[in-house]
Amino acid sequence: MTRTLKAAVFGTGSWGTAFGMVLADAGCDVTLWGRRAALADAVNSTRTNPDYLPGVELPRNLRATTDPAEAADGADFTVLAVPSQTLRENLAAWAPLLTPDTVLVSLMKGVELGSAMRMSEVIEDVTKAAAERVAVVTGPNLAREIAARQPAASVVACRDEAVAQRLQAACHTPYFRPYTNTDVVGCELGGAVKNVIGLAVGIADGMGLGDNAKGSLITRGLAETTRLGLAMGADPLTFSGLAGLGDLVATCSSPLSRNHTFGTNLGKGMTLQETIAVTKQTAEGVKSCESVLDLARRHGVDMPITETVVGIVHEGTPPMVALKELMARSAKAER
Ligand SMILES: NC(=O)C1=CN([C@@H]2O[C@H](COP(=O)(O)OP(=O)(O)OC[C@H]3O[C@@H](n4cnc5c(N)ncnc54)[C@H](O)[C@@H]3O)[C@@H](O)[C@H]2O)C=CC1
Ligand SMILES: O=C(CO)COP(=O)(O)O
Repeated sequence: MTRTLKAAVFGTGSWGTAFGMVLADAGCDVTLWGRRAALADAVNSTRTNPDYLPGVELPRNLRATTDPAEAADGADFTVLAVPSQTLRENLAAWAPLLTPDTVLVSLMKGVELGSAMRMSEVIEDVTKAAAERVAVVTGPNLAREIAARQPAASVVACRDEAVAQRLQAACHTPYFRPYTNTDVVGCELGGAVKNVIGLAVGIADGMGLGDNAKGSLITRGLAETTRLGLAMGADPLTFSGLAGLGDLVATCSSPLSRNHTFGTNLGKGMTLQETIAVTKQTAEGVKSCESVLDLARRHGVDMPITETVVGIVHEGTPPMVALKELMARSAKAER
């Protein structure tokens, strides 16, 4: 008889909890770690996460704790689902507690400010784990839809295909269909940059621009993501897959996307501070637009949409001025 696999999920926000449900539904014993005792108690006593997934009944084989050692104990998979810019500091505290040989799994879609590292690189840097033991889950996976067990495909990326296959088996359910990929760089870039393009499309929606603008931003956004990916050694085909186009379409079409909604509020004329005040959850693109632009400059890649988003979000450029500048760029061939 095969042993029941154990998973630790660090982060009791919407995606940490929803992916914990997926793992539990697939048969794993899951322990969520969260900072707040009140939320961990609510998960254990009411079998719901009232703060992040109200109304969703959690599986019986999922529990929560505020003790990172208890969560980490014996975990076959250690899943990381905290905001990207907090990962390094949190993981440094958790690293001594981790089970040797556990597979470290990033759910995060961001790039670290300052170092411009992808999340798997931060994980390797902090834990000294080999890249073959670090995996990424990404794709069109809006947490609320997954928590409602609505169907979605996903990507499980790891340099070691066998490790990706183990994780794939551990999270495959009737409603969640993961595909493996060994292009970790491309998969992570797809996830991080789509948040920036999601902001751009949200801004356009908020300004009242039409579907032609949306289609143009999605397509040219994918073009600049692919350019960056090529410069960083990614497989260009990854960007036409779930981690690229798939996630971009879901994010840019859905009111459930925090990045899209954040952009819409900016496009409607809210200030950055007002928009931050009404945003209760992590919109990674707001910070990662700067680290993505940093990566682009380090690699000598032109990313005009990302640059425009940085201008609007961080430099106070009015959206209408930014739009005129983007449209007035020199004419060129599509490729
Ligand atoms: N929500 C979604 O639909 C999806 C989210 N993601 C990614 O997953 C990651 C996590 O996002 P969500 O769970 O949606 O965010 P969230 O905002 O719902 O939850 C974030 C969690 O991190 C905790 N947290 C905040 N600051 C912290 C700190 N300094 N130290 C420790 N914990 C802290 C919060 O208390 C909360 O439990 C992000 O990188 C996001 O891009 C990826 C796919 C889908
Ligand atoms: O990554 C996501 C869907 O795949 C969620 O997008 P937001 O972080 O914009 O909500």
